[in-house]
Amino acid sequence: MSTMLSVKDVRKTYEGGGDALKGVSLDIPEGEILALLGPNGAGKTTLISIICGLSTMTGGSVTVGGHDVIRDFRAARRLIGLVPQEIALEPFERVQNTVRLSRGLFGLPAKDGKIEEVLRRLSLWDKRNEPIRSLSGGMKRRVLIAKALAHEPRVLFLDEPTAGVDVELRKDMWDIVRDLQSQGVTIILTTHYIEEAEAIADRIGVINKGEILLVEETGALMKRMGKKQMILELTDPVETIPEGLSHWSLEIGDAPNELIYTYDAQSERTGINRLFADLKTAGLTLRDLTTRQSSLEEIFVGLVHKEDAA
Ligand SMILES: Nc1ncnc2c1ncn2[C@@H]1O[C@H](COP(=O)(O)OP(=O)(O)OP(=O)(O)O)[C@@H](O)[C@H]1O
Repeated sequence: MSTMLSVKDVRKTYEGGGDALKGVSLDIPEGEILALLGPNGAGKTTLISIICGLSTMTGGSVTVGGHDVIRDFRAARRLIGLVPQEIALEPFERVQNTVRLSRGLFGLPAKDGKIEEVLRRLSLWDKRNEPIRSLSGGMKRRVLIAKALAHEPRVLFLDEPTAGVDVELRKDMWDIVRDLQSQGVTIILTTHYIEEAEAIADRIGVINKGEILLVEETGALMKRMGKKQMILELTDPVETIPEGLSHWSLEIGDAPNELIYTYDAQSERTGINRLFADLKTAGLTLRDLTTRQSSLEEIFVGLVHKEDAA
């Protein structure tokens, strides 16, 4: 698949501030959904602002659809739709007009069929003649997306699209994002909701203190970094780990008859039969067995903390 967005060694130093981006490089293929995860102040908004031409870079280069965002700003910007974090809409303007206006800003001819399609897709068609101020917060967020889609962009940036949005609307947003992807739109979203990244992103990028720590396919990341735990429920409680089991990474769980065995998700179940044999030799009897895999949240927290400690 061809590269839609290419970010090369982008640096940003704010005047009087520190380095917000310290040489970020990232290639995103056409039609991908990439989630950028990072704690507050990591540099997510700065990166998006630079790609969209709203902020200057101190160094590096960015191309969108092959167009350099500085030298060829108009062509690059024409391909981009941006859904900002903050709701900034004209309260007295009507829904359909505000979306139409956004298309006009790109110098494109009015295309009411397209505007209708966008409004219908976002369940805003019935509200098209209502003033923005009469809409709920969730509906306003939909209007922001409609505005960003009015000029038929090929790359869509969503900066915290579901912050403060209820669960139902969040799921709806995910459907909209997937739908856009099926039309070949490339999507980059920033989020604080790790389960959101896990649910919809093809790849996850983790950014911290202006540096990309990793960019990896979601499933592979979970598999590579995830730990699995096996909870061994015993018929009788134990006070300490028996001598014959000390070479296994076992801990006593919340209940005294629970042993927790932690192993790499990658290594599958190698050695587990031996563990069972050793349990038996130590005189322990199993009553039940459950497994759990660490969440992306645990992986993320581990990554960012490791980096902070370094
Ligand atoms: N206009 C500015 N002037 C000076 N420093 C800034 C400016 N904008 C952002 N910064 C600093 O740059 C760094 C990155 O900020 P940025 O807003 O890009 O982070 P973020 O990852 O989007 O955070 P959040 O998740 O809180 O939105 C932070 O240290 C921030 O304080």
